[in-house]
Amino acid sequence: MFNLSQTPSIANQFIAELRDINVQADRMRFRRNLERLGEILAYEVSKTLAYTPKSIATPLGEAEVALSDQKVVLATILRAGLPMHQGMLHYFDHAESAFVSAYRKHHKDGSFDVHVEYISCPDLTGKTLIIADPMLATGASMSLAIESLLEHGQPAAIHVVTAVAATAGVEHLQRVMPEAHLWVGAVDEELTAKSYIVPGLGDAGDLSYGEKVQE
Ligand SMILES: O=P(O)(O)OC[C@H]1O[C@H](OP(=O)(O)OP(=O)(O)O)[C@H](O)[C@@H]1O
Ligand SMILES: O=c1cc[nH]c(=O)[nH]1
Ligand SMILES: [Mg+2]
Repeated sequence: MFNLSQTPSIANQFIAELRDINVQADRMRFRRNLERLGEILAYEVSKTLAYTPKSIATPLGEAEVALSDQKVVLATILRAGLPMHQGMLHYFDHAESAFVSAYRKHHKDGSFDVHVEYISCPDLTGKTLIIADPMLATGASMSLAIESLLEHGQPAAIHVVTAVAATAGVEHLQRVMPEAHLWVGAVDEELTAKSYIVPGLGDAGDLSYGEKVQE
């Protein structure tokens, strides 16, 4: 697992602002900070792709540059995943995109099930699949989303990118999807009884787009 916070960098500022109760209510800044983490983690994941030397014609000669031909599919989970997905698209600008709706359906007793009702996905065969979602709490949404995506072909590699992961979510994903590479902004130890990450940052979907009416 790659943990961005293990090496202090400007990314810590973005993660701090996402978490900070006095800053996170600024919805545009919250989405932009998720986008920025998407950009940074896209760059980190890009180091794992295969590169071959290519000759580039400049006005004054030929420059040799190592470039990647690897086909990338950027997937995300609606709705909180959209800003990180956009950040990743800023770097993988030729990538195809896949969208999955995995959401928590809450019951009156406080429990919830995760439902996948919508998926839009290109053929994944032989491609690099990078799936972004800011929160990996129990890991149920991510593992269900990946299961649904894998019905569209076997990718060459799977990368899971998240801003804040709970230890429980990391362990769940490593157990059910050991082939997936995990890239996180930070790891927190605890989950509440309602499976929110502690200290975490709250509800990433609501902070990005506003509170939704519980169905
Ligand atoms: O690891 P888990 O326990 O499954 O929780 C993580 C999920 O919860 C959030 O989405 P949410 O269900 O709140 O939907 P939203 O994007 O519409 O807010 C988050 O974006 C993940 O998809
Ligand atoms: O802490 C959490 C857990 C799940 N989803 C969120 O948005 N936040
Ligand atoms: Mg939410």
